[in-house]
Amino acid sequence: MRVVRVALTGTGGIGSRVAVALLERRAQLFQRFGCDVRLVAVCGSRAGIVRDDGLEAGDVTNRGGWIAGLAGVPLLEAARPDVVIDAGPSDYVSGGPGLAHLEWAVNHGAHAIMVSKSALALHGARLLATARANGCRVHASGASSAALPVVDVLRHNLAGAEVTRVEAALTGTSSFVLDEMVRSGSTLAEAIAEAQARGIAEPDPAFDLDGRDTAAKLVVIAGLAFGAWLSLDAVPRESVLSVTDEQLRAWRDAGEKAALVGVLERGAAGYDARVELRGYGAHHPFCAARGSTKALMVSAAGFGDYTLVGGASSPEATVAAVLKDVEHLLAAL
Ligand SMILES: NC(=O)C1=CN([C@@H]2O[C@H](COP(=O)(O)OP(=O)(O)OC[C@H]3O[C@@H](n4cnc5c(N)ncnc54)[C@H](OP(=O)(O)O)[C@@H]3O)[C@@H](O)[C@H]2O)C=CC1
Ligand SMILES: N[C@@H](CC=O)C(=O)O
Repeated sequence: MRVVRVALTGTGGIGSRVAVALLERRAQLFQRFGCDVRLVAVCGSRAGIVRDDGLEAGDVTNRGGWIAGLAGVPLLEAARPDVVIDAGPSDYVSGGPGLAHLEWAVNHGAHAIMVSKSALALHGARLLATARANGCRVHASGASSAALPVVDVLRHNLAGAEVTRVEAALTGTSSFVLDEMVRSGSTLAEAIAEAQARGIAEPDPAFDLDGRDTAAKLVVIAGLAFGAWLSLDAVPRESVLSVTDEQLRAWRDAGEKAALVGVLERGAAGYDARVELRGYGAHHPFCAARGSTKALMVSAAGFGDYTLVGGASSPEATVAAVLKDVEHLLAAL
């Protein structure tokens, strides 16, 4: 029987849930794909654990058996996994710890599932070129919009189509905060606190609100779906943090849904990206999106226009998206 060895780097709010969910799905994966998907290593920032015959949920949730210093690349060297799942922090200056983890994977013939975004958003072109050269697959639902399957729709359902425009609400926290302020009259601080309590905000919620999270997701989406790796710094951004009381009142009075959306447009020279604040009237499909619910509109030559509303941000939804990536990966092995 084929054994598929999985290492998970980052065991915080998302990573620890991914580990437990993967272990719970082990029998189902065996039935569906005929292989033993074995979680052999997990780590946080400073310690980790490797076990060749497979970890159990208790090894992940109780760090008593973890070894100090066995984290990151040393953990991957010790575990030699077939698949690396990275759920560590995103850092848009250094690339985050996920950069070294993804580099290790694509240079050692391992497949990768990225939940953290910064490695791909900053260095996606180089990493994907190495992955291709070494026969490694890179999935990144968690890093691109989690439960809203944007890359899947663009890459698989619209395979070969000329996609001329993508407009999408990709950051659940900014949608949630705007909704709370416009529809419920919450203050910015109250709305942010609630998004944090729901486990959907980035450690610094300014990343969600000032458009950097949406811009990073746009870069990952354009790169994975179209092979167009845009410069993150060059994506113009509007910010929820600069919305005025007058603007909030105007959206409320007009009955509009406010959203921070990412737009990709195909021009003569390739794809352009931007992040902008928009109000959607009652008849626009995005107006139905409530709270952290995401939304996608795609225009593709020959196919026409599509709208998809759903995939609200939540830790559970992100975990479900990571397991979907696992299924896609196993189906292709
Ligand atoms: N929350 C959400 O809804 C979503 C989050 N994401 C992305 O998922 C990632 C994780 O989010 P979340 O779980 O909420 O974040 P947390 O802050 O809860 O967890 C981060 C984890 O990363 C670990 N870590 C930090 N540095 C390193 C390192 N050098 N090597 C290995 N592990 C490290 C931390 O370790 P330690 O435990 O030791 O501190 C911690 O376990 C982020 O990149 C985020 O952008 C993506 C989609 C949705
Ligand atoms: N902070 C993000 C979480 C995942 O990317 C969001 O609000 O959607």
